[in-house]
Amino acid sequence: MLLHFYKMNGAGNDFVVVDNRDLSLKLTPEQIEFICDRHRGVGADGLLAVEPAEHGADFKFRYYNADGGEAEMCGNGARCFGRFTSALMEGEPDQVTFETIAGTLAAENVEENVRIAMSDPFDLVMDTGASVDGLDATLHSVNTGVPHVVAFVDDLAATDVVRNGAAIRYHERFAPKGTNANFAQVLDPGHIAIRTYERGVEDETLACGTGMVACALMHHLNDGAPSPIKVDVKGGDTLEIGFEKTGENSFAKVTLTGPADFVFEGDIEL
Ligand SMILES: N[C@H](CCC[C@H](N)C(=O)O)C(=O)O
Repeated sequence: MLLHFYKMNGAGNDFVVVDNRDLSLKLTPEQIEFICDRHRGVGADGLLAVEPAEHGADFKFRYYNADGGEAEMCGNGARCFGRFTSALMEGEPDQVTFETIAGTLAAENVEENVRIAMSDPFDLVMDTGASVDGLDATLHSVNTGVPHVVAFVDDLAATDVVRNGAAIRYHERFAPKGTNANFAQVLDPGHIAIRTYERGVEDETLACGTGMVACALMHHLNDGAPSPIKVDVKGGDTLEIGFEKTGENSFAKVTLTGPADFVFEGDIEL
């Protein structure tokens, strides 16, 4: 079977996008893993599928990690999805809505960037009590559409993200679903740098949108930094996180703003 795909890049987090509005595609986890394989397939951190909406939004958003497993949400993927689906619509509207497992989201084209109105974070824990040998940091956790752990470190460049990230991702405290693992360094009040080990990629990625949100919210709770917070990512981009505080450890109106670029399109034999 020949599959037509589009390749997109969200701040270095890269995705294969397929238009499945007619629901003719029934990709298996093995096929998705092959498509995302950087040596044998197209190569990507994950796959986005456009499907018809079921509850009144413009589209339905499906996200699959590079290992072929479906995840609830993907922040960088949501920006790319918004950019891609806007181009599918009559008049290329600046706003698009789509249903995800984590809730119905809105994407808005903002000059060269895309802003996502994220689902409300939940299950926020300032100190999980978990620890990793050799990592001197408190492990915070929050679900920003997918589960995240956040550890603040003094030297991000010197942090072994793969070793420590895998230890957190597979830690019994976060079993059975596991978690993404983020390491953050405060550069200035309201400006952090982060690196992320992603569940389902099982490696460090160049950016993680839901991870940026998790780190920004923890920076606010730790240091009082007001909205918006700037986040530098491994791939070199700086993105912006907005939020409103609704309680001691609760937030709403969370936004993620950053790039979402079309790279190329092609066909792959499955
Ligand atoms: N790997 C994540 C999903 C993608 C998250 C990330 N790519 C983002 O931009 O939010 C998980 O399995 O929870």
